[in-house]
Amino acid sequence: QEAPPSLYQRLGGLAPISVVVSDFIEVLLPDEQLNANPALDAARQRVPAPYLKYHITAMVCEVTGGPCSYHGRGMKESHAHLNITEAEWQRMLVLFQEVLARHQVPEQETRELLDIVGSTKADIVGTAAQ
Ligand code: HEM
Repeated sequence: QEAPPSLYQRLGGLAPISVVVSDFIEVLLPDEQLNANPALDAARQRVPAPYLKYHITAMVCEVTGGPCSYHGRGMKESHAHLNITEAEWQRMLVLFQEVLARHQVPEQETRELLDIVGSTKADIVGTAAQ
């Protein structure tokens, strides 16, 4: 009996995943609502977009069952200084879903990706040092 296809396989593998991640970063970094947060505005000017695309592609590839390993920092460590709010998180989700829709990612796969992203929220939102 064959194993059911992984999310990685259903998304079409590394090529389409890397394109979706790239497009997502391209809309995330210049977003005015997010850049009203001075910590985010500073970070996007300091951190190279290709670096973020590389790490996030590797992470998505790994957690969806693909042949990659993520070697970046933890989510808490890499986002705490950004002071990301609930409203900014919601904005990110809107941008993410727009990119998935533009690439015609089906409903089931969209749901699974949103669950994966959602599982990181507690480490990313409201984790700034008091
Ligand atoms: C509102 C939501 C988010 C915003 C605005 C955001 C923004 C950023 C920024 C600006 C950086 C660079 C920080 C620095 O090096 O100073 C970063 C790093 C990173 N983010 Fe996010 N992020 C968000 C959510 C997420 C989510 C949901 C994931 C994955 C599921 C993710 C994965 C990563 C990774 C892998 C890195 C690189 C870690 C490293 O440097 O080793 N981010 N993010």
